[in-house]
Amino acid sequence: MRKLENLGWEQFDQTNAELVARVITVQKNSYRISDGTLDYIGHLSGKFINEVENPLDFPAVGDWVEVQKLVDEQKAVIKRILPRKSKFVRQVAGLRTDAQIIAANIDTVFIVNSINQDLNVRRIERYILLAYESGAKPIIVLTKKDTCSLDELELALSEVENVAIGVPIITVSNITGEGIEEMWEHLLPKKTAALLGSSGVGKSTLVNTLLSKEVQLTNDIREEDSKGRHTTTHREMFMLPNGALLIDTPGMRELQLWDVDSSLDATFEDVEVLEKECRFNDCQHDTEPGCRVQEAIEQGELSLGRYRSYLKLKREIAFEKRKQDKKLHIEEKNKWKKVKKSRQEKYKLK
Ligand SMILES: Nc1nc2c(ncn2[C@@H]2O[C@H](COP(=O)(O)OP(=O)(O)OP(=O)(O)O)[C@@H](O)[C@H]2O)c(=O)[nH]1
Ligand SMILES: [Zn+2]
Repeated sequence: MRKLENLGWEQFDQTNAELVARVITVQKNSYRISDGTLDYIGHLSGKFINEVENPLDFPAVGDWVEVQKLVDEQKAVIKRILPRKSKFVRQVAGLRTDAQIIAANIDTVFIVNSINQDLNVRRIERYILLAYESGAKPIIVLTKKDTCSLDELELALSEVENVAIGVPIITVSNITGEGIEEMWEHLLPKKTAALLGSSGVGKSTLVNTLLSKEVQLTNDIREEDSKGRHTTTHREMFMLPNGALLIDTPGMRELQLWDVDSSLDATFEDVEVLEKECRFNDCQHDTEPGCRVQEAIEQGELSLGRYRSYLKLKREIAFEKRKQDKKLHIEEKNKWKKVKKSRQEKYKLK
């Protein structure tokens, strides 16, 4: 069982550890899973497929699953997902409100952004919000330090500090190696971290930088399929030389919010405090004279951009909630329609 523990396993469930594995890559209809000794191609059991409807209840990278192993074939049947300690969920763009799970059982979320014209503090705010909601600890990583001047770096840092209250910020360069040591402080053996951020910010390069010390140690998670062939699918979960687990995620073009109501306060603690300090109970914090929020904006304590972003996110969350309620309502209605129909059919048969 030592090996399973190397993947971060802590006995939190009655499940026999012999039957437990961790999801390291998600492909279309199959999963690559590991028990710390061997890799397996995992498929969902028929029962699983029949019973599970919610996309959030399907395995994600980092999930612990109960399996039936076919050791000789290096295949496994996934029977169920063990309870998740944390999960990072985003909403899938489109007409339907559907959530997608990016990674599960993560201890630390690295929110990766590059220091250049793409740096977007509004986006960082969203990531922090989602990180708090996920149950993992957020850390901000600003990459490509080598491409900017000292002034640019300082400007970027001060902008990010304004929105990332209480969140550690690390600036790194994959080229000079600057800042990488600081990342190691947050990468602990048997703990799981995930890299999140837009495409092109340097997530995969960071994985390579962190792996490069002793790449052979990552062989634990093997690059061959069941027949020993080399596979080209890219890994999502890596074991770093010090035994930390790191999940790389595909770049997200947009980040819509999903059920993050309770985390808004944590992310915008400064704004919440000002709103509470406002002496008017029913203040819209808009144009009322003597409003504390307006005062803070005028005096430069709170930036107008941040306050607008807060209001916008609040509206967006409320909108998503209504959309969800509507969806639930329609689903409920359809369910009853079905029940009614089947009753009618029964009646007709008699
Ligand atoms: N100058 C500089 N370039 C970097 C740094 N880190 C990454 N890059 C470059 O940025 C580009 C994108 O890096 P990736 O690691 O592929 O970005 P990613 O975040 O994994 O992107 P997706 O896989 O699309 O989500 C590559 O050309 C890297 O060489 C850095 O610290 N400095
Ligand atoms: Zn006010």
